[in-house]
Amino acid sequence: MTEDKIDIKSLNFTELQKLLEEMGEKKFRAKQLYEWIHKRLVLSFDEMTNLSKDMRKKLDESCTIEGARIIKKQVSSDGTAKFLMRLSDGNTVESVLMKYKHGNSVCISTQVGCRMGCRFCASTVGGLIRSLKTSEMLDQIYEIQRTTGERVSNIILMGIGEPLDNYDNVVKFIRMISDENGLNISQRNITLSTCGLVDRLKKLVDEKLTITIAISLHAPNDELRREMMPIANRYSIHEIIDACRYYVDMTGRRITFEYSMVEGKNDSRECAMQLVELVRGLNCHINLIPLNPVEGRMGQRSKGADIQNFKLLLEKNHTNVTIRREMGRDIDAACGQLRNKERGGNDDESICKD
Ligand SMILES: C[S@@+](CC[C@H](N)C(=O)[O-])C[C@H]1O[C@@H](n2cnc3c(N)ncnc32)[C@H](O)[C@@H]1O
Ligand code: SF4
Repeated sequence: MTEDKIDIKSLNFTELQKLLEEMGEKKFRAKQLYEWIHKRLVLSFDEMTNLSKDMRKKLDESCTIEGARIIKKQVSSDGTAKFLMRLSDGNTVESVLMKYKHGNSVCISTQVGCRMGCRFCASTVGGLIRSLKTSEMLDQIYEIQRTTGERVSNIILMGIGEPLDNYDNVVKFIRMISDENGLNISQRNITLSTCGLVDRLKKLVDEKLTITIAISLHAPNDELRREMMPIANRYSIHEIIDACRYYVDMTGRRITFEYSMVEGKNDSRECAMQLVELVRGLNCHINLIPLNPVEGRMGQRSKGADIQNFKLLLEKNHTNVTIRREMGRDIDAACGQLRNKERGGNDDESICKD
């Protein structure tokens, strides 16, 4: 993105009004401009035909509307499409379009890389390069909607990166994508997945958003979690569960726990029973995810029978549980794999070693 120009797509409605005032333009133009950018999804100021030529010229000189552009697309036999998006500085991220009967979901990235270092994850190979701007998150949705013609109704913040490590831009993204002057996607249809940054999680609850929170738990005790996720050295499972209780109490909404099943690691009967005890009394749902093994990263996927037995044990003990339906298994399924392939899979030492 051109550094000296204003990143106009990252400005919310109020900020856009202020910008126009500063440019000597009428405030009411903000609605027109916001709609061109966030509803009609145009790629240039030239296309904004109800704005004067003079105003378009001024905007073009001082602002940029650039964002993410699709450079590669993989389509699975089940219709799931994975996109490699190029950002204006040449970095790349991944986004995925999944088609369901109830509508289209898009999974977006929130950072270029990730510094959390989870041992099984492809997104953290190479560490964190940078966080995404609000415009770059919006543009993943806009670009998919624009190029496929499919209307997006659900958003999942579960692509490359840790959303709560890019807190301000992510919260702004959620508010802007649900703005009635833009795509107006209901916050109830947005899910944010986090490895569990407890302080940020509590702060997020206080934002009074109506999104769904998913916690990447993956282990029922601290010892095992520390083996799988370095962040577990900073926050204990009990601190996470306390933050989840706060979330449920404050919002009345159910929380989701993601549990990636790794053969011989976290798929035992004992783990299932510990998990039951951990979440007892909490309004929650557990999503069992068969691991997508990543070359050079930790673990193999649990056997189908072990996943079923784990699920049965949870059910018998009155715990809400499902096995996540796998979408796009025949393409580079684990998040971050496509990007790694593209960049040659270089490892980096800047990741979290807590
Ligand atoms: C890529 S992360 C992004 C969101 C956030 N950073 C988090 O960890 O929740 C999304 C989800 O994918 C899971 N995941 C990462 N690598 C995986 C793999 N190889 N197989 C299955 N799930 C994986 C994560 O644990 C997390 O639940
Ligand atoms: S699972 Fe999430 S937090 Fe962990 S390394 Fe991957 S993207 Fe980062």
